[in-house]
Amino acid sequence: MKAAYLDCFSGISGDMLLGALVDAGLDFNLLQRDLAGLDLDEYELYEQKVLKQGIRGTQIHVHALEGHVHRHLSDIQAIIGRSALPPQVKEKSLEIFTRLGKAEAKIHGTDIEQIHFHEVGAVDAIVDIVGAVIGFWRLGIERVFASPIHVGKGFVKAAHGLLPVPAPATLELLTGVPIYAQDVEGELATPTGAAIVTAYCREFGPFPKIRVERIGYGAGVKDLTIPNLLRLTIGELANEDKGQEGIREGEALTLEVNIDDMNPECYDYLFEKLFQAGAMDVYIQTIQMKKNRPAVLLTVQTPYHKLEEMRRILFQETTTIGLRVYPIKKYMLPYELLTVETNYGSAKVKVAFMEGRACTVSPEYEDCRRLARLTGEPLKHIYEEIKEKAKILLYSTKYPMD
Ligand SMILES: O=C([S-])c1cc(C(=O)S)c[n+]([C@@H]2O[C@H](COP(=O)(O)O)[C@@H](O)[C@H]2O)c1
Ligand code: NI
Repeated sequence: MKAAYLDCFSGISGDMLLGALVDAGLDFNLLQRDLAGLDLDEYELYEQKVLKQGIRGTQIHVHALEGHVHRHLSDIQAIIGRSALPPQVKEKSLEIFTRLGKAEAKIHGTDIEQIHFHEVGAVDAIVDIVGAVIGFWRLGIERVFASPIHVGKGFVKAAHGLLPVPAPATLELLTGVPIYAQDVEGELATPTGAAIVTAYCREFGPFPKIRVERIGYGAGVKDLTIPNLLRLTIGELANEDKGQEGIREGEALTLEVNIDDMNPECYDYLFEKLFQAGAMDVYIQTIQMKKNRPAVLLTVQTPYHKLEEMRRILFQETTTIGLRVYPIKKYMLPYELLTVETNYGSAKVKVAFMEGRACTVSPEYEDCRRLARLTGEPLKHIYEEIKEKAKILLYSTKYPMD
């Protein structure tokens, strides 16, 4: 599972997060193209490489051309709702705006629909929030961790006058989150940054066990006595951090095409390309189409961020001229790959867990085949032997079989 760790040693704001995502490999042009789906043309977006205490980072500037516009939550819901963004990006962006609105409403002692969002309703907050959601989606990040958050201290100038740091809405949003202040004067964590990080992250602490793949530094505007950067680390989460406590929920897409005129020899290559590009599953079923034509129903399961690639492969490598896409919800048991020693040789076994107990043990087919070829034993005997050895191994661990 792809995970991200946000190192908030200098706080977090919407533009710092956007900068960190771009610095970690989010394609800036693609981000601009995705944001163009918003039907908001009163802004310009710039990317700039800057140095903060000798560390190079990416600063994103949202230059508003619209002046100071007050928007209500319903205005923002309409902008995001009618946009050309994918449904999960819309949903997460709206969740973040609602959290922000609720926090502001509580601070001002008013109703969420009375809040006209002030600074946070301005175009830069929309770009920061929707841009960050696009970034996590495009980079395929499924789980987010963060450090305790350095919030800064002192006072900050806002529309109504001076506000204590952390700003009231920031502090409200960070309820339940470990925060701290040191000697650094100024506002390090903003309401937008706090709303985004708390919408994605439940775990605030040291680095989780991840295999580091990409690192990004997002720069803040001010020069501070510490590097004004948000550090984003992206990597594959190690097995034990997947958690053996229960069932994970996930979202994915199912792509379907009906094909009645393709050389069957091409399917093998098609499967290979789809799996190589990151498909989670690919399968075909025979169907009977109109005019009694025998045909094939090809199904591809893919993470959201791989949609464009899958679509391109399907149009390029099959004879179809159309495809169907459905969002799906997935429930997945956490699992581990164990290695067991048998009389025939060593083999891997996939063990799935539920409520702290091993509930399914599946020997890896490739290993069973290898051992069957090597020893001449029937594959089914090898399969059973591996399963038995895995059960014995599990009895001696804290995760016994049911
Ligand atoms: O103008 C208002 S009402 C206002 C309220 C608050 C509260 O915390 S309440 C905070 N602010 C400040 O606005 C800027 C912009 O924040 P972004 O999250 O959009 O970057 C920031 O300095 C807040 O502290 C304004
Ligand atoms: Ni206000």
